[in-house]
Parts: sequence; structure tokens; C-alpha cells
Amino acid sequence: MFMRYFSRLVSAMAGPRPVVLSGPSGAGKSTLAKKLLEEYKGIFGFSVSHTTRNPRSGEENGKDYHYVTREVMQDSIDKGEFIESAVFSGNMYGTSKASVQAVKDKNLICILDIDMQGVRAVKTTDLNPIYVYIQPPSLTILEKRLRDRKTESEESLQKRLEAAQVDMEICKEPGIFDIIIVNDDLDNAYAKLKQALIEEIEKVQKINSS
Ligand SMILES: Nc1nc2c(ncn2[C@@H]2O[C@H](COP(=O)(O)OP(=O)(O)O)[C@@H](O)[C@H]2O)c(=O)[nH]1
Ligand SMILES: Nc1ncnc2c1ncn2[C@@H]1O[C@H](COP(=O)(O)OP(=O)(O)O)[C@@H](O)[C@H]1O
Repeated sequence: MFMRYFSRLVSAMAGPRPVVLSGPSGAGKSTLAKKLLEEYKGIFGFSVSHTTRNPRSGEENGKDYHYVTREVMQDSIDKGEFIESAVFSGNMYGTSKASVQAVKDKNLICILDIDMQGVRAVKTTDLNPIYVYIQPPSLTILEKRLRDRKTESEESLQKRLEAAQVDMEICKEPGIFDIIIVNDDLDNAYAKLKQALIEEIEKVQKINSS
């Protein structure tokens, strides 16, 4: 009885569990994250990663990413300011402790959009997120979506497709992800994502209304 009460208290104090969205470049992670942030204002918060890649048109510094030089990023990593960092397609990406803390401070569900290396690194921390893998319906459809997005050079596109093939093999390893969502029809995929997160959403809604 006491133990049950105690563990509930500890989990309430820890706040809502974060959510990790991972999957190949072009799978639809940002699209789905944006839908959650839009529909559930005051429920979800985005962990703004650092990256050394150039901003795409329409992306905002401090909102989509913190755009930094390699020197600045490496210096911050060396100072221990990052939870995890990785090199993807020739650029550095990383989740700073401050980015996650900023979301936690507001008692929001923290969304992390990170690659497979990030997933493995987060598994060694005490973040305890729900791990969601966003899978494209096929590599052919992934390539079409990436090309249609018109954000990548041919070289960058090829690197992303190569990484996608490796990624889609790794995701089959049992126990890495709590749920794999195939992003075929966007509304269907979004409904499945909401369903997977309903407990955490309701937790925050309850706190907000009390
Ligand atoms: N490990 C790690 N991966 C990240 C981080 N931020 C973004 N990524 C991943 O880096 C990859 C490339 O991201 P991006 O350049 O925005 O391209 P996009 O996924 O095609 O939109 C994606 O798989 C992201 O999930 C981070 O902080 N850490
Ligand atoms: N279910 C879907 N059907 C068709 N196009 C989609 C779907 N989901 C995402 N897209 C499009 O595919 C492209 C890649 O999605 P994006 O969210 O940028 O992927 P990621 O963040 O995983 O790299 C975008 O142009 C997006 O509008």
C-alpha cells in the first residue's frame, strides 16, 4: 500500500514522460511533432537540438534548432552540456541538458526528435521516455517524399537514403521501440501517435486543470 503510494508520488514528481520520435530522415517526424505541438498547446514542448547543418528556408534559429559552428558545439559537448550528440549525414546534432530542462520546467511532455544513435544514448540516461519509431511505408515512398520536400542536395539525399536502410533494419531489434508507426496516411499515423501518448497527455491535462 505504502509502496504503491510512494511510487505514484515519485512518478508524479518526475513529471510526464518525454517522447522520443526517431526514424529515417523524411519519415514524417517533424510533421507529426508539429501536429502534436499545434493541437496540444500547453501540453507538449519541443526539445530544440543543436546542429552544425545550415538552416533550411523557413526554419528558425532557437525554434527548429540552435544553429552553431562545429567549434561551438564541440566546446559545449566537452563541457558536458549535452545529454547526447551524434554525427548524421556529415553534420553534428545533439540534445543539450538545457533544452530538455527548459521543457521539463514548464511541466510539458518533452518531444525529442533524434536519430538512432541518439536513441541508444538516451537509453543510458534516466530520462525514461516513450520510444516511438516513425517508419515510411517503403524506401521508394521515402525517396519521393524527400525529393518533393526539396530541402536536400543529391548528395545529402543519397546519404539520408543509405542511413534510412540501416535504420529500418535496426528498428526491428526487439525492445528498442515501444511502438512503430507506419506513416502511410498522415491522419492515421497521427491518430496512432496520440493513442500511444494518451496516458501522458491526460496526466498533464489533469495537472493543468487542478
Ligand atoms: N542524436 C540526435 N539526432 C538528432 C538531433 N536532432 C535531430 N536529429 C536527427 O538528425 C537527423 C537529421 O535531421 P535534419 O537535418 O533536421 O533532417 P530531417 O530529419 O530530414 O528533417 C534526423 O534523424 C533527426 O532525428 C539530436 O539532438 N540528436
Ligand atoms: N503521411 C504523409 N504522406 C505524404 N507526405 C508526408 C506524410 N508525412 C510527411 N509527409 C511529407 O514528407 C516530407 C518529410 O516529412 P518530415 O516531417 O519533414 O520528415 P522528417 O522530420 O522525419 O525528416 C515532408 O515534405 C512532409 O510534408
